[in-house]
Amino acid sequence: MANVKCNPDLVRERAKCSFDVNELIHLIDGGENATKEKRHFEETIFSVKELQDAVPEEYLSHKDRYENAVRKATILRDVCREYMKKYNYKPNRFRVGHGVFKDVSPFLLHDGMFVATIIGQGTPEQQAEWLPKAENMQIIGTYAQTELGHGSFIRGLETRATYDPKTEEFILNNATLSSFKWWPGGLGSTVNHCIVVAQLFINGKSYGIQPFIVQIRDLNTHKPLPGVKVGEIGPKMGFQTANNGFLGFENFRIPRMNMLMKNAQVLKDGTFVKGMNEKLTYGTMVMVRVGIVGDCSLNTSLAATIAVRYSAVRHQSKIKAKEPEVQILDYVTQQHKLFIAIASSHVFRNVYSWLSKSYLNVMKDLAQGKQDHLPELHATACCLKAVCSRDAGSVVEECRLACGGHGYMTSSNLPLVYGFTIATVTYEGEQTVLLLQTARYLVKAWLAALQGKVLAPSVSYLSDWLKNDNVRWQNTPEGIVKGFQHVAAGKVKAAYDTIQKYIKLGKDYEDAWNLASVQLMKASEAHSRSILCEVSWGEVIRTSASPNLLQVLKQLAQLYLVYWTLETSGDFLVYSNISKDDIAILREKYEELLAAIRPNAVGLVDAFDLRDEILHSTLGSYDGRVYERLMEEALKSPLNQESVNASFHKYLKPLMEKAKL
Ligand SMILES: CCCCCCCC/C=C\CCCCCCCCC/C=C/C(=O)SCCNC(=O)CCNC(=O)[C@H](O)C(C)(C)COP(=O)(O)OP(=O)(O)OC[C@H]1O[C@@H](n2cnc3c(N)ncnc32)[C@H](O)[C@@H]1OP(=O)(O)O
Ligand SMILES: Cc1cc2nc3c(=O)[nH]c(=O)nc-3n(C[C@H](O)[C@H](O)[C@H](O)COP(=O)(O)OP(=O)(O)OC[C@H]3O[C@@H](n4cnc5c(N)ncnc54)[C@H](O)[C@@H]3O)c2cc1C
Repeated sequence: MANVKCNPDLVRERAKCSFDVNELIHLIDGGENATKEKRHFEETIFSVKELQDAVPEEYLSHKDRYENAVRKATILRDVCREYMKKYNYKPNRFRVGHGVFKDVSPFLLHDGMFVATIIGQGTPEQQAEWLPKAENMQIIGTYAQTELGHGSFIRGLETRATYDPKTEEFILNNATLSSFKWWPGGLGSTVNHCIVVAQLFINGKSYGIQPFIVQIRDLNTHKPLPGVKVGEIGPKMGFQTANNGFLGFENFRIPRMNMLMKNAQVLKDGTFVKGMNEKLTYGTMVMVRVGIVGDCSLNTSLAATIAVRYSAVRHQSKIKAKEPEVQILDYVTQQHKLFIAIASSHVFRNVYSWLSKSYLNVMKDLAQGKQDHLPELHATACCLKAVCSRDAGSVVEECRLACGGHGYMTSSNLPLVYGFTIATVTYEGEQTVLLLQTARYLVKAWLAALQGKVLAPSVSYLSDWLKNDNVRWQNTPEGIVKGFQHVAAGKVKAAYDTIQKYIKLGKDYEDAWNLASVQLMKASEAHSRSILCEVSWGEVIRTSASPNLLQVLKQLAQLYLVYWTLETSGDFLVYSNISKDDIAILREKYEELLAAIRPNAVGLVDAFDLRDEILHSTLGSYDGRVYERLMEEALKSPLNQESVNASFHKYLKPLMEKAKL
């Protein structure tokens, strides 16, 4: 990238960067070698001509766009397979995926959930049967759980799998419209297999939801098998190339061994054997929620790179009347909009790495029959997924708005990035629903704290706060982290007290819960924010980096702490010992941090190391040729391929002629 002829503003910005951009790239990637490998892989992918689109995707019809995505997905699969064989390298498909598809791959659910569910829910024999076929794409699958009538409340799913001991088969049925599967990615026209989550019935008795692996299309003709009704759900806000679909069964039989039986089992005679914990059936969702936190980091870095580079190139208006128009990045309001995006991406990355480790530890424990830390993992993954996805959506939209009119252009890529980022707020557990799951855990933890019990690490601050809620406020990062814990503890207590108040007024627990649920949701958000602050600050101070880089990383981490303290200052005034004077000091600190980060803004987004092919943006490319690219892309419009469009002769001319009469 270094030899590209760049916009002079960007050249100047890069020259004033106070830290070594390569050092930060290596830190993000996990070492210099990892960067080399990543770049070599990306270079390989983006030099494949067939993966490059001659015409921007947006001009294609819905059908052509899908077909083009499948074409590219198959080529990408082949190239990756060869690459992995040759270099023994496991690439991050998500980064290049954005480059190749702009939106998402029709194989997203195959990689993200189908294979993962076979691994997580299948017995060793079942894995031996299906995993090799799924991994080498002999079969292509998705994860079909959500139905027209139920997505959040999965105990309410209606798809039935009724066991027939005579034939040792399950009979799948979707008797109502609301029971039809609706949403699974790739289901529309791509996959031939599904993980179907259905209600198990044996001898008329319900045994809850279980995962089944089901072939739905013929492997040669791709026609739906008899008894299967399947199709695509149509255009959406984003995810256009994900090929989301619907599915229903009519007396469709599958062998007994197609129920994934790592947890619960159905024996030949129809005996149901309970698993260690019925919630382990939800395991794939927990894994993906963890992954989404990492995805939020990537999505935020895409938007931040585009908006910061554009803001360095774009000049508009003046700060001082007699001086030239300034780079819009010099407006402190612009820095306020954008630097939190850079900081959030780092926070999400650090927290993702921390959460992934917890996830892997819990998986190890479960393999040994220990499930003590599962509730904590579930509660933490739920609230972090909810808050990070919501933040990422807001940050991406703020970046888009920060690019003014040009941010509204599809060619900026910000609308597309927003489309797939905001989807993460809903899928894999709608945000409020997940926050309320965490609230269940917090309320239990609060009760345990009141009883003087020892709490799990992520909630131990509740006991600390009970012992001493009167800690003096300190305007230091550690003091702010403590402050976030105080806010969270105060909100958990208030929500808990509200439930108790309603119970005393004669409400039963469920109604009291519902009445207190806004407070419960906010308590859960505050808990999540306190984890984000504590973990990210902790990770930064433990980072080994050169003094210059460490200084910048600390500035970003502090910016995140101060930004969110100021954003939620009302809560701090209510639940911590912060004073108005402390808030004034923090405002000043925030302005200092914006000024300190300003000279490094371009260097910081360069360090996300997102190639132009991944950014896909007229506004965000490395060379900053913004206006040239906007014009080049506009000229690709089919309407610009003819000097006069047929509609002139057909409609406009007759209209004008009629007007003359
Ligand atoms: C540096 C950058 C790096 C970038 C790296 C990028 C890395 C990216 C990596 C991976 C990304 C992965 C992306 C993959 C692509 C994914 C595309 C996804 C497309 C979308 C797919 C989908 O949406 S699939 C469908 C998802 N559906 C849901 O999520 C449904 C949500 N609903 C539920 O989960 C449940 O209904 C709910 C939990 C809300 C309630 O369940 P219920 O059985 O009713 O339980 P409840 O009575 O409320 O509680 C009882 C009890 O059970 C506990 N519990 C609930 N769930 C769990 C669980 N999963 N584990 C453990 N325990 C659980 C709950 O806490 C209760 O406990 P108690 O309070 O009673 O003690
Ligand atoms: C882009 C995209 C891709 C998807 N891909 C897949 C896929 O591959 N496979 C799959 O199975 N599914 C998929 N889904 C479905 C997704 O998992 C669900 O849409 C999601 O879990 C939310 O469920 P819902 O649509 O039923 O929302 P609802 O539950 O109907 O939510 C509507 C409103 O009701 C509120 N609400 C619901 N329950 C409660 C409660 N208990 N307390 C308080 N408020 C509540 C919510 O907060 C929300 O405000 C996808 C969805 C999207 C958008």
